[in-house]
Amino acid sequence: MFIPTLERQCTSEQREKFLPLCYDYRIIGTYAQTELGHGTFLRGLETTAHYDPNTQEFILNSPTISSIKWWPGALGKTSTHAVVLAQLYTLGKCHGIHPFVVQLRSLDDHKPLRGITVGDIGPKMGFGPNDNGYLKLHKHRIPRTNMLMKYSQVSPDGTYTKPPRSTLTYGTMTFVRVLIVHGSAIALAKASTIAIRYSAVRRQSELRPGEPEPQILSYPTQQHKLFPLLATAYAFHFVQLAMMKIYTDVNDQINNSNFSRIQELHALSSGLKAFTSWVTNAGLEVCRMSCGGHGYSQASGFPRLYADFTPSCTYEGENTVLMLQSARYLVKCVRDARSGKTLPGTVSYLSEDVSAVHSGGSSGRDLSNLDFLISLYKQRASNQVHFASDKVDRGISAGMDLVGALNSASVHLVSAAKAHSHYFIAKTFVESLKLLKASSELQNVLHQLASVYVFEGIAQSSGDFIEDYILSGSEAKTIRQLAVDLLPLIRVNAVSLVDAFSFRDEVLQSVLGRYDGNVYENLFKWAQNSPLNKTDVHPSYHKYLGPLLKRNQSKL
Ligand SMILES: CCCCCCCC/C=C\CCCCCCCCCCCC(=O)SCCNC(=O)CCNC(=O)[C@H](O)C(C)(C)COP(=O)(O)OP(=O)(O)OC[C@H]1O[C@@H](n2cnc3c(N)ncnc32)[C@H](O)[C@@H]1OP(=O)(O)O
Ligand SMILES: Cc1cc2nc3c(=O)[nH]c(=O)nc-3n(C[C@H](O)[C@H](O)[C@H](O)COP(=O)(O)OP(=O)(O)OC[C@H]3O[C@@H](n4cnc5c(N)ncnc54)[C@H](O)[C@@H]3O)c2cc1C
Repeated sequence: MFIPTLERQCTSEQREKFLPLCYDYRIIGTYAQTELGHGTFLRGLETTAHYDPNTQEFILNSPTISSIKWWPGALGKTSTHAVVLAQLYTLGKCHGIHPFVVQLRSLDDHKPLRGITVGDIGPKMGFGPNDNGYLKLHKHRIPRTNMLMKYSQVSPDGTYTKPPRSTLTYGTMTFVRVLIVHGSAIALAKASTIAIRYSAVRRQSELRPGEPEPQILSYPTQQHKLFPLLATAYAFHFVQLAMMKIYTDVNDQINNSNFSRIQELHALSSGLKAFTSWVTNAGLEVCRMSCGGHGYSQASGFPRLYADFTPSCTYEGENTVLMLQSARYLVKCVRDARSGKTLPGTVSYLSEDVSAVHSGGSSGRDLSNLDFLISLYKQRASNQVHFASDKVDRGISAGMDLVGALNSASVHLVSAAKAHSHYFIAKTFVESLKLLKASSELQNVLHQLASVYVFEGIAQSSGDFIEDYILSGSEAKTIRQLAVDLLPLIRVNAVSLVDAFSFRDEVLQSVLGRYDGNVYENLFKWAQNSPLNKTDVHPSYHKYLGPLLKRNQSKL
């Protein structure tokens, strides 16, 4: 995050000064924003940067215990520099959060500089090799030119020039949220690869006396666990491509001082980051548990995959908070639509009158038609957004201010943002396949995946569709059965569909997911290499177990 921030927030002179040092690994940096007391509420960050016009320097300080920077990756022992987000003060006035480049350690002996107290925050659930750290600043001085001044400036005499948009400072977070959508796709693809390959190798139970034990991948329940997740990994692959395209387009506009889509990008990236990481996080556990006992072994790769992925739901914007950010924008769009404004592409459906399109229960509707079902996802999203928006309006009519009304409706707002994200993902998956240049055989297989994703998505949220009369109960049951009917068809290509992700064994890091399927021999080999097996009799025997056993044997 250090380099993307410099690339986005530096003036051209600052780029020339800092970026070559980064690209040549002459300096290593981190993004120091979160503090002990604040991670979400950025306007509440307490680190200060006071401008001293006499020396043309900023004095950075951690005024309270809660202001100590806490969590930044590689801050503890590795980074020589940091982008520090601090409250800017100049000429006696506070101008809010701004980014500053701060050198933390000497480039000669790597020791912390004067005024810098830095270290590792201690062991975590995962990311063991990453020295997430703390940083306490004590009246540490940096040159005026170390404030990243692309969007806002402080002149030598201390005069402040404000940015065209205060939220441009948040640009790196948006970029990383877009990356996390990609990270979700990759993590779920890895977990699906491990679980499906292992399920093709593992044989268990005797369905009928004398019959060979079947591959567990042949059990409908195993298929029902894994194939919707496999389809989700493909869905997330296509949605991260679409998200990155939108990000790149909007970022190009921002670089040309066109900020018209910055809110739409923030809302979409927030919703997709939260939705994909939540679904992936839960999916990793389903994949692990589908592998039985061996799934719980470090040899499976699942413990590390889960421990390293699960913070994706927290960092770069805690998921609930980001869903609320997305919903806040959707409510704003409903109002804009009601006042006749044209809505941007990803939310234009909110100005359509979808309620008249479908009414649940009418017979003869083709429930296997994906285009039709995507229109139901659209109706569900529109209904949820309008319902939540109406809640906000009623709160305001009851005398609440906007913040109070938004907070009071926040449970429904999160549901609305989830439905909006789900619609975007399902629609993108189906539309991406239409544009794909592929053989009819491949199109058929991918259509099966898109179908099971769409069907299962409705089945798992059928309450939403039934409550709003989008589907009747019997139609929801039919769609649930359509998903189950597809499972044996997907079974035929399941291993090929995970092989298509092309994870090398060295990357997958899983004995269960080995490409050659040679699991048992390699599990035994892996176990024999376990540190506890360096000696037949562990040294602890002589200290504890031996004396205990001997003492008790003498009593026999
Ligand atoms: C380089 C090539 C790579 C190749 C690809 C590699 C493949 C990828 C595979 C794997 C990658 C895995 C992922 C990468 C690794 C990830 C490591 C990350 C480590 C973690 C780093 C961090 O955690 S950094 C710290 C993150 N912290 C946060 O996110 C803080 C969250 N909080 C906030 O953003 C804000 O506090 C808030 C938005 C929640 C609240 O802000 P505020 O209090 O001001 O409230 P408002 O709601 O009133 O907001 C005011 C106004 O601002 C708008 N806004 C807010 N944020 C943004 C934004 N980001 N952009 C635009 N606009 C924003 C908001 O909508 C409001 O607007 P209104 O018009 O007033 O409504
Ligand atoms: C592995 C890891 C790496 C990290 N790397 C970095 C890094 O490199 N740089 C950096 O600056 N930070 C980093 N962070 C910090 C991370 O960005 C924050 O932890 C994250 O933004 C969440 O903020 P928080 O911890 O204050 O959670 P909180 O905001 O305190 O969340 C706690 C609970 O409060 C709820 N909540 C908070 N606000 C609201 C609200 N307005 N409405 C409703 N509910 C709310 C949340 O939903 C959540 O359930 C990292 C964190 C982790 C775990």
